[in-house]
Amino acid sequence: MNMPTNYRILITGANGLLGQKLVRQLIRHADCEILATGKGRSRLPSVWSGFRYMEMDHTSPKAIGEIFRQFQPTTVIHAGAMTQVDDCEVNQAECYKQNVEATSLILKACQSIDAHLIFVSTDFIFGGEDGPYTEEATGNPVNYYGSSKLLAEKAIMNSSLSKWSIVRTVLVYGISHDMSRSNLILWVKSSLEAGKTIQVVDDQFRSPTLAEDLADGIIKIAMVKAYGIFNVSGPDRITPYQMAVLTAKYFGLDQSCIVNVPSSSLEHKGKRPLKTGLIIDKAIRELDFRPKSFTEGIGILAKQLKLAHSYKN
Ligand SMILES: NC(=O)C1=CN([C@@H]2O[C@H](COP(=O)(O)OP(=O)(O)OC[C@H]3O[C@@H](n4cnc5c(N)ncnc54)[C@H](OP(=O)(O)O)[C@@H]3O)[C@@H](O)[C@H]2O)C=CC1
Ligand SMILES: Cc1cn([C@H]2C[C@H](O)[C@@H](COP(=O)(O)OP(=O)(O)O[C@H]3O[C@@H](C)C(=O)[C@@H](O)[C@H]3O)O2)c(=O)[nH]c1=O
Repeated sequence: MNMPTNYRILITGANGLLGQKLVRQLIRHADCEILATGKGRSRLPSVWSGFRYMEMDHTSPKAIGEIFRQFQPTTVIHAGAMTQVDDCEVNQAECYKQNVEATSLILKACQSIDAHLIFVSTDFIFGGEDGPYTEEATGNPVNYYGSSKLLAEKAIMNSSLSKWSIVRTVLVYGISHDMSRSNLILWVKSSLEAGKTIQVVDDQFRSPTLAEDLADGIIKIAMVKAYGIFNVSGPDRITPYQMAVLTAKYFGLDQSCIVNVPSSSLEHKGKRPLKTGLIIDKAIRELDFRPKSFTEGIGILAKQLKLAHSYKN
C-alpha cells in the first residue's frame, strides 16, 4: 500500500547536474512523491528507484498543462534552463524562450493549483562591481543569461503567487550521470591530465557550490515551505585560478600548466561579472544550511569520480 505523501514534488531539468542531485536526495524522503521531468529521455541512472520520470519540454504549454493536471504537484523545483552563458549571449531569442517564457509558463501552472514554486537563479543577475551580495542586493546583469534570469525572478516576485522561493547560487560543481555540460573542476582536472596548458582568471571572485549542497538547501526550502529569496552557495570566496590550483594540488597534477590571465584575455562571448559570490548568512540562520568548503567539495567529487571510474571498468 502506498503511504500517503505530504509532498508531490515536480522537478524540471531533472537530467541536469542539479536535477540529478535533487532526485538522488529526494528519493530518501518517504513522505515525498517525486516526478522528475526533462527534455527527451531520462538520463538518470537506471539503477535508481523511488521516483517517476516523464518527458516535459518546459517551453510547451501543452506538456506542462498535461503533467500538472495529472500530477497536481504541491511543490515545483524549476531547475531547467539554458545554462551555457555564451550560447545565451549569441542566441538571445532562444535564451529568452528557455529561461523567461518557460518560467512564466511554469509560474502560471503553479498559480492554477497554488503550488509552491522554487526557482533556481544565479549570481549572474549581478554586475560584479561590488560582490559578495546579500538577498537584498539589486540585480544589474552584464550578460544576457543573467538578464534572462533576472526577468524570470521579477515575473515571479510580481505575480499573484504567494508561495514562491528564489534560490540564487554560484558556479555549481560536481559530477552526474551522462552530463550535458561540464564544470570548472572537471575541466581543470581533465585538461591537466591531458598535459594541456590552461589559462585561468584570477580577477573573478566566486563562492563555488557543491551540487549536493545546493540540492540540500533547496530541499530544506521545500520541506519547511520557506518563501522568499535565499542565497544558497558555498562558503568560500575564491577565484577560478585559486580553484584550479587547489584542484591540481588535490589530484597531484602539474600546477605549472595553469596560467593566470586577466578576464579580458578570454574570448568569452558573454561578459562575466568580476566580483560576485553570495552571502549565505540567511540560509545558515533560517535553514540550518551547512555547505562544504571548496576543499571538502573536491574530496567528495574525487570519491564520486573514483566510484564512477570503477563502475566503468
Ligand atoms: N551550473 C551553474 O554553475 C549554475 C547553475 N544555476 C542554475 O541552476 C539550474 C540548474 O543548473 P545545472 O543543473 O547546473 O545546469 P544543467 O545544464 O546541467 O541543467 C539544466 C537542465 O535543463 C534542461 N533543459 C534545457 N532546456 C529544457 C527544456 N526546454 N525543457 C526541459 N528541460 C530543459 C537541460 O536539458 P539537457 O540536459 O537535455 O540539456 C538540463 O538537463 C539552472 O536553472 C541554472 O541556471 C545557477 C547558478 C550557477
Ligand atoms: C572556460 C574558462 C573559464 N574560466 C573561468 C571563468 C569563470 O569564472 C569560471 C567558470 O567558467 P565557465 O565558463 O566554465 O562557467 P560560467 O559560464 O562562467 O559559469 C556560470 O554558469 C552559469 C550557469 C551560472 O549561473 C554562473 O553562476 C556561473 O557558474 O572559470 C577561465 O578562467 N578560463 C577558461 O578557459
